[in-house]
Amino acid sequence: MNNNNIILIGMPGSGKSTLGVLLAKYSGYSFVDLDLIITKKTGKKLQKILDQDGYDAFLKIENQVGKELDCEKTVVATGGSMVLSAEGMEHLKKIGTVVYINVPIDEIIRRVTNVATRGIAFKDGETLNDVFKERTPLYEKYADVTVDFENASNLEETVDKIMEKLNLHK
Ligand SMILES: Nc1ncnc2c1ncn2[C@@H]1O[C@H](COP(=O)(O)OP(=O)(O)OP(=O)(O)O)[C@@H](O)[C@H]1O
Ligand SMILES: O=C(O)C1=C[C@@H](O)[C@@H](O)[C@H](O)C1
Ligand SMILES: [Mg+2]
Repeated sequence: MNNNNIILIGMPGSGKSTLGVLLAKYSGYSFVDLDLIITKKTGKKLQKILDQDGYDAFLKIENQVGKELDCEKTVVATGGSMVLSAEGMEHLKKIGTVVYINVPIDEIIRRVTNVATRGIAFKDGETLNDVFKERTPLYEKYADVTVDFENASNLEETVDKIMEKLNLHK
């Protein structure tokens, strides 16, 4: 049932939203950011959902948004915690090619300067390092394609690398 979608997964700060919109632009695809669907659906910022309703409630909403997504020829930027929802990921894998944007944790830490307000689904006391260790096996499990990035790089060159890997240069 692959609807010719590109599903971007990866750590917070790996570039799913930033690269995703450029990837859509250069490949003629549409673009959707699941975080924006969550905020629209709830009327709340991501961090507010986590603060007010809690971790489990956030993941439940994210799972539902992932399960309900209906699109084609679209680049989908998921939230960093999407891989924690098996049902949502099962559906996303059915409707598209899952691309893991693999960025080293030290680069993630350098980029993510708004840890407390970004809406990262931390369990009590967790750090970005803990999240990286917990999720990396899940990113690898769900990935159809993995694109490795060593550190900060030119956005266009990064998008070009993803397009090469997905054979989108036509
Ligand atoms: N290839 C790159 N090189 C350098 N900086 C980058 C690159 N990709 C993204 N960034 C920067 O990293 C930060 C996070 O990017 P972005 O918001 O796209 O991450 P994300 O994967 O969508 O995170 P989240 O899961 O939290 O939504 C932004 O400041 C962005 O400009
Ligand atoms: O990695 C995470 O747990 C998340 C990061 C946020 O930016 C959002 O993508 C979402 O709230 C979850
Ligand atoms: Mg994002």
